[in-house]
Amino acid sequence: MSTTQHHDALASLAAGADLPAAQQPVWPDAARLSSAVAELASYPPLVFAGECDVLKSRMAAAARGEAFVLQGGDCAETFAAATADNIRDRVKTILQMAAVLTYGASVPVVKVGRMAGQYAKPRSSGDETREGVTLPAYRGDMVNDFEFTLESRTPDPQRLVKAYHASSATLNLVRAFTMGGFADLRHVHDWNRGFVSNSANSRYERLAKDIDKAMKFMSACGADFDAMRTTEFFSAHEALLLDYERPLTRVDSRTGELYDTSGHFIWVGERTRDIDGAHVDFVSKVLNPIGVKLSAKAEVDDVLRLIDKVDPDREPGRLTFITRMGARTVRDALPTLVEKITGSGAQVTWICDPMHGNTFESASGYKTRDFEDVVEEVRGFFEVHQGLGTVPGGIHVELTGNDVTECIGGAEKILDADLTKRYETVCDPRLNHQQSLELAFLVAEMLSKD
Ligand SMILES: O=C[C@H](O)[C@H](O)COP(=O)(O)O
Ligand SMILES: C=C(OP(=O)(O)O)C(=O)O
Ligand SMILES: [Mn+2]
Repeated sequence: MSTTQHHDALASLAAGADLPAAQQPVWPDAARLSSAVAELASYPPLVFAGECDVLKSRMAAAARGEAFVLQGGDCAETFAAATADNIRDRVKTILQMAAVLTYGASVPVVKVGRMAGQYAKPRSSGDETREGVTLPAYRGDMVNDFEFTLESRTPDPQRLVKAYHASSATLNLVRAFTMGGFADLRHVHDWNRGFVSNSANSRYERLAKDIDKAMKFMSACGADFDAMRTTEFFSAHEALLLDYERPLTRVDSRTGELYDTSGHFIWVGERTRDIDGAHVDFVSKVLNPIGVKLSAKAEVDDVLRLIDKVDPDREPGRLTFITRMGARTVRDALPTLVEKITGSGAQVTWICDPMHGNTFESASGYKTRDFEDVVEEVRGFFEVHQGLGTVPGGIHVELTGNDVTECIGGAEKILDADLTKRYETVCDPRLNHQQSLELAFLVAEMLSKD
């Protein structure tokens, strides 16, 4: 790659810096911001461009129905919760879900953590008022602290650097777990057996027995289980804070092309997908696989323009639409969108986020979601795609490996009154370990019928 090529690639990125960017913090100190950005720019990439290309090929397979994508993790990661135990339990939950889904879908499951970079949040309101005191809203640990004091809520640019280090440590451990033997399919299968042995989960016993039989069959056929001790695992987050994403965008030495090396898959949220805004401009210039969230409000024409801008070459695996319409809306709003976009000749991967269209405030005042709604939106998503002959390519879920009480329902029958027991999220309510596995079993049933 020539110096001119390198220079041109970076210049094209800088050209977008003046575009309007929604949902950015107001940093109080420009000099401290510049020094944090320069520090980030000096650090090594977190992921390698070649890995992003591999994930793109996996996303392309999912668009064709030859793979199924599972994206999951916290709504908002926090520095304090980036501990070995938490990371292990989240990875374990995703691996357990993936094993069940692999059986249901009869295709490989592409495992993607909403991890190692999910530190910035868009908010409905720029500030928050408690008992007459108004302070800046919490925007993720990359920006400010959740504690409700002026000092904590004031954006601090050094947090961008901390987010890099927390992401680096998280990704390092995720790579160690998934490549070092923790992900061994035999362990994962044993964990899932433990899950169904709990009497609350007897509803899933049949499917679990079928999986058990399949494992025994594989073993009898001489399957090489030692080859299944490791697994591919990718990282993803919302590319929200451009002061973090831009300095981590690098020129790939192999090709001279730009990649955002903060994560393998990055997405643009429902609140920042303005076609003329800085976020869409940014993702259109990097070669990672890209996601865009779409609510029921998405207009077909806007979405078609988005495709032209982000995926002008109609490259398989490049663009994923993550639809989050709501359990009661998905059957009405999704068909036209999928039909028109498929009719335009675009080849995108469709993923269902059954969380963000189903949030409500409980009577006791907690932001929550009902497990039934989550399942119902996935069911609607499958029905719509089945009706149109298109491919439901995966699910995108806010979850944790911990036994929190943030979403109501599920086999443990979490009630509004239980939310107060272990409500630990700093943003949106997550499925706990048990609810996540239940969802996997239910989606596996839907997939096997599909
Ligand atoms: O995670 C998504 C958004 O950040 C979140 O739903 C916005 O929540 P808010 O309405 O509490 O700001
Ligand atoms: C902010 C999020 O989603 P959306 O953009 O779909 O609201 C999110 O995924 O946490
Ligand atoms: Mn969220």
